[in-house]
Amino acid sequence: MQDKIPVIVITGFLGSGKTTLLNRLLADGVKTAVVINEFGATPIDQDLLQIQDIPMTVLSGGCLCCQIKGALAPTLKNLWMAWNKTDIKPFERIIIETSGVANPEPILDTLLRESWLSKRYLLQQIVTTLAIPSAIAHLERHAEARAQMAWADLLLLTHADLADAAQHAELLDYLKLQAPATPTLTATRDQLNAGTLPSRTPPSFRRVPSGQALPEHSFRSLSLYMEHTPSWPQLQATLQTLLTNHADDLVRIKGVVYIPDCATPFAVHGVAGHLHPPVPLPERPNQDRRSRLVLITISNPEQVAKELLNHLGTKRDQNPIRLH
Ligand SMILES: Nc1nc2c(ncn2[C@@H]2O[C@H](COP(=O)(O)OP(=O)(O)OP(=O)(O)O)[C@@H](O)[C@H]2O)c(=O)[nH]1
Repeated sequence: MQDKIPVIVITGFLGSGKTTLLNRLLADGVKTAVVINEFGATPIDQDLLQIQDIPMTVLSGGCLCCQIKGALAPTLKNLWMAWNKTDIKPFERIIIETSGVANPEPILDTLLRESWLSKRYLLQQIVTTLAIPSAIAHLERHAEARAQMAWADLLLLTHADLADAAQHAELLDYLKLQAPATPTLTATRDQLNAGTLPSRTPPSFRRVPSGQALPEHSFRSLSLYMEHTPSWPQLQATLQTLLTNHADDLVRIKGVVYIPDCATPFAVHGVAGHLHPPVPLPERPNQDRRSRLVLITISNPEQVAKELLNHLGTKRDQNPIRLH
């Protein structure tokens, strides 16, 4: 049997910095295949990766822990076939980014207990990202966030630049009680690089997952394609209004938007009531130039969808919205 292929799993609640970490890890030059799972039906994360010419599988429209659980094993089997076919290996490791509402346990169950996979893959590290300003609220409110914390080999505390010292200390105290054996590391977006993460050797002891899913998610998503994107001030005002009006319900906005008169697309992120400044993305040849937005709500996507269209001044048939 050849060496096993190392797998890193990045998990963490919506908007806590998983894709940011993935981008930083990819920059270390190790040939990597990436598996990205997105809860929304419209994939966004793949466009946010700075490196594109890598083996990339996007599994969207549900979570790998439940709705599309069955997709992980065939994906990993296909990747192994590609890896095993030639002497020059197309990649040396796999990084799986889970959706922000995934319970990692069924994913780990597939990796560790599916015997064909466990002979060929080595689960090297499970990193859970926690955004300091919102982590405690998410951990208290969502069982998925607690499961992500519970399965972590490393808790990576992000968004330190948006938190004050008291919030940081409060989260560290909270984690000392809730996950006392798990190391924590604080790193801002700009400090993150592959060397930031401590030891990549898997722990000598791993709990065996029971393979059980949590009760069904209460999260819903809506995806919007826009043929005609409004100006940035209008879109910004719309999204910020929705984040403010639905502070308890609208947990995530992300998108790739083509703002009028700008050649390149922009990444748009809204998390925990806060709309981040748009970030320019490289132009990708042959890309569909319609703007795409995904909004994740806890309970009421129909109302959010209605308000979104009202604010944008468009009708549903002009900008089709998909709810799931
Ligand atoms: N200020 C600040 N922003 C950050 C930091 N880390 C990530 N972000 C921003 O937070 C937003 C969400 O980050 P992502 O990496 O997309 O989060 P995610 O966990 O992949 O999001 P989902 O896939 O939707 O769950 C983006 O705008 C990031 O640029 C940080 O340390 N500081």
